[in-house]
Amino acid sequence: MDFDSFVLCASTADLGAEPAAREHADAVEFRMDLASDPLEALDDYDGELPVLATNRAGWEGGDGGDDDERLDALATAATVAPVEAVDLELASVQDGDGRSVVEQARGAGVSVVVSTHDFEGTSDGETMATALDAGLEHGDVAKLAVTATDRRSVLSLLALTNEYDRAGDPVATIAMGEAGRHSRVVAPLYGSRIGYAPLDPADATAPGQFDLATTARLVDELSPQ
Ligand SMILES: O=C1C[C@@](O)(C(=O)O)C[C@@H](O)[C@@H]1O
Repeated sequence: MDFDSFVLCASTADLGAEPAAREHADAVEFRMDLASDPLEALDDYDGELPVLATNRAGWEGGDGGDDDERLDALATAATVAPVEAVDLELASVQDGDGRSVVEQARGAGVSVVVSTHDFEGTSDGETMATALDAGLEHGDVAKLAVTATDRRSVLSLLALTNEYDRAGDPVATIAMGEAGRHSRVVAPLYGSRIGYAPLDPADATAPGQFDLATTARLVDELSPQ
């Protein structure tokens, strides 16, 4: 998967929802950790949109169980044809356990998104930059999702996003939560390369998401023609 420009992902635990996502999404983010038999679902997948596979750890806001099994399943997913990118937590890469997933993905020509989530707040610029730099060291895209409690934290995230984009470094940034909601459609203007949205707001995979059709419309309306 190519992240040269913004990629809007329909985030879902159900690959059967892909036809409904086609009109608005560029890819499907398959939340393996929220699905009941994710590898079987991937084998059966015959949709048109490419898949970004995420098997989010319990310790990073997801529902992935045993870490070895979680990472093994993600490595297997990287070998299944429709999977064109995998998402791996920076902490998994740094502690070494996720390295084999990166290698497997690279061997299969699959892109790697290295992500960091902060569900508590927004760190200072330097700390956020450290996470992005580390993500870029291992992945094709470094993703940082923070929790905004006020507009200022969103501004610092957007400013950082713009710096990386101007330097040609692909990052994806998101300010989760109510105060950061607008970042989901504004960050692409500052160079964020990936957005996430559920088809139905009831199936949101993170705080503050707009539904897919709304995200697509707002991103489209805001982007320079
Ligand atoms: O990491 C991310 C970003 C996200 O947390 C969001 O805030 O939209 C949604 C998750 O599904 C995805 O894996």
